[in-house]
Amino acid sequence: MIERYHVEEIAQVLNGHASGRDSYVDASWRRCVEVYGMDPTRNEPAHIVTETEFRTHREQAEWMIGAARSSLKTLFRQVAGQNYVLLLTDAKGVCVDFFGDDLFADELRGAGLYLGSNWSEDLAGTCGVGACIVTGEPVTVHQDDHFGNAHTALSCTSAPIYDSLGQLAAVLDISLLRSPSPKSSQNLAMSLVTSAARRVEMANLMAANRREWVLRFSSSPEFLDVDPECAVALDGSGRVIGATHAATRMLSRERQLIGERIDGLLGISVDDLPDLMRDRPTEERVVALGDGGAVFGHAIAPQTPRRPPGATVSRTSGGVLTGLAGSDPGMERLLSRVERLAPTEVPLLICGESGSGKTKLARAVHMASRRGGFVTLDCAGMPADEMASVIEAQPRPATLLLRRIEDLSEAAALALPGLLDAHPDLRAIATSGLSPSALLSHEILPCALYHRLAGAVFELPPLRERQDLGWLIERLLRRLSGGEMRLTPSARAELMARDWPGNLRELGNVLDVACALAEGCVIDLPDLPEPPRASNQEQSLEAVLDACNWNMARAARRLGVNRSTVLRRIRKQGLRAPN
Ligand SMILES: Nc1ncnc2c1ncn2[C@@H]1O[C@H](COP(=O)(O)OP(=O)(O)OP(=O)(O)O)[C@@H](O)[C@H]1O
Repeated sequence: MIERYHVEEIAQVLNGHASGRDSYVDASWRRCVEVYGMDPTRNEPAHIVTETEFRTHREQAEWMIGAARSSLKTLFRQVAGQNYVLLLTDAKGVCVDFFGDDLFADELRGAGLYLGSNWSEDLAGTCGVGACIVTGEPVTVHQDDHFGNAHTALSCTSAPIYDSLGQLAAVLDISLLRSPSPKSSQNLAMSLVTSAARRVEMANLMAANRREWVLRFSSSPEFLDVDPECAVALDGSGRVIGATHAATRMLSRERQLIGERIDGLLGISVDDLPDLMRDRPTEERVVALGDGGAVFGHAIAPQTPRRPPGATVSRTSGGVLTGLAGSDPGMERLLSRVERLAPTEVPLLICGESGSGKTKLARAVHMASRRGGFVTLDCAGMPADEMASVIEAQPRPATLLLRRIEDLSEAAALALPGLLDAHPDLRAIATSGLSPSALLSHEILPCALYHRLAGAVFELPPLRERQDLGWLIERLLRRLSGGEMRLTPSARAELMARDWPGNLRELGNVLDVACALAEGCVIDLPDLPEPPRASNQEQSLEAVLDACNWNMARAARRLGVNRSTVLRRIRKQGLRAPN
């Protein structure tokens, strides 16, 4: 009786009536009759390929089987108690890997839920794997959604697995020999199988691109580092060389993503990737999408073997350093020296006002050096024993960034040289808001420590002295708005005329606010936040320091605050001791 209803229903669909089932079922039924010439009354058994054919299919899918195995095992553990079987088929629909209960092996083999069965739609009729291959989408083909009467007891939920170039590579299928009647009973199976397929794509992309940048995305910060939604692999110039299917959807809405540049897609370039690495707080790793939305990003640096000593970093090897400045002769000179020192072991001291880009430069040096780990220590308030345990815990070789070295406590300053000597495979990069001469002459750092850290010294200019302010404005704006926003000439002139005591950090914040306040895509003068005004207290700090000959301890006593507060205010105001 059921068979007769089933055949009649298929006939109705062929006559142009919708069945009320999922549209991919109706479409597949029509293909079965009109394209493959199938007859729904025939009870076709499962199609099993020959032993030789099976070996060929399996050999060709070996890489995918390897990438998928651990996800499949996890998935099988989750569902084994409910009598599900798992099939991994290749892109032609042939089952090349299988997880099921051996107790039911004969029954499963008879139903085609076994190694070597061929579930392509033109052979098996409407079925999960076949419909998934044709549509490229996850599907559930439940009971009498199947075309042939032989399969109407089964429920099959299938999700596509794409390779990193966007080609369908495999189908992951989870099936039941006998299932409860409502199709909605398989919603959980659908969610499990699509998540597993996503993880297989992710594992495959990561394994194939160990020597490239990988940028992973998640809409929720909690899952960014542990279970991201999608990812792209980028070459050194920021071009997409691989992507998971979900990333293609998110970034290019199904258009070709391979070969696109990341700055065109996201308004960030390869130079910005170090800012999206794991040691940054997740909430700071926000990436703007072209459609106005935003996601969290996690950049994973290329894992290349260490460069032989003396080898230089090619300027085209990723542009991590060259992307830090436009045409400012001082910065260009500085970056070309930094570039030569990046792959060496020389410890670096980077000085400059707060917000001038010291941390960013240190990270870029690390990236260009292609060392393993990167660890940041904020020196203010860091007890010596904590510093020691963080350093001890680092896998090496690594770069150790010591931020605001002038804030190191006396005990930590005494302990640091010994720690560095004990770990020669840690390359130290220290940053300071004070000038090198202030660090030395005011005994802020013990002389021995200063020379231990200052193998080469770089002084980043404050933004008001840079000649590439226009370039930086454009670059930051592109990064913040994904290339959507532009400035009116008067807003641009106003930004070019400002002093920028907070340097690049202040510029970034001002543009951020302006993008939020602007109506539409144009930022005009009223959208710019007011520049900060110097208070009397700020003016008097410099006077007090001058009067105390820049002796911090004396200035602190005179102002009635402690030494670190004086240092903090000096940094905040961008004051510099006269040389
Ligand atoms: N060359 C650059 N191009 C674009 N943005 C930059 C550049 N350099 C720094 N920035 C941005 O400016 C902000 C401040 O940079 P960074 O943290 O490196 O400054 P800093 O000198 O280390 O500051 P502090 O001394 O206060 O820690 C960051 O948001 C950073 O991403």
